[in-house]
Amino acid sequence: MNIFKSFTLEAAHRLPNVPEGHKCARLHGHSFRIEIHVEGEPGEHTGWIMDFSDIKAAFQPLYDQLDHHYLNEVPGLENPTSERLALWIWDRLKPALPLLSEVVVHETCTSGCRYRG
Ligand SMILES: Nc1nc2c(c(=O)[nH]1)N=C([C@H](O)[C@H](O)COP(=O)(O)OP(=O)(O)OP(=O)(O)O)CN2
Ligand SMILES: [Zn+2]
Repeated sequence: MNIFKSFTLEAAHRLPNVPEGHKCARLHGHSFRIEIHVEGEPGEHTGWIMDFSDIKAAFQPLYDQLDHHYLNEVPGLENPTSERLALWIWDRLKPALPLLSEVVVHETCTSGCRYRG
């Protein structure tokens, strides 16, 4: 079974390695929506895999590094594509959240990345 918690964060970025004239080379911002998925079996007594608030607590330190920041200045996110952001979150969150099964980055309403490690 899979549970998830969604977060919205505001951040600016530009993509430094796109072809000349690409719109994403220019500084712009997104309301990124991040989904953190956890996989496991619900406990017999608790009825849950884990408390949603524990997912939130595990993600909070990363959220604080991303929300209202210029992503290109965050160490490890010099080229902040959706793919790089999903990886960045996975690498830093997995040690604190061993049941982590998927990170989904919605960069816009129509674009994003799904990473399962
Ligand atoms: N594979 C990737 N492609 C693109 C990324 C990315 O991270 N990975 N990022 C961008 C831009 O940052 C852009 O902000 C989002 O792209 P796009 O979906 O093209 O944005 P639009 O909202 O303008 O899309 P429309 O649906 O055409 O309006 C670009 N590519
Ligand atoms: Zn963008």
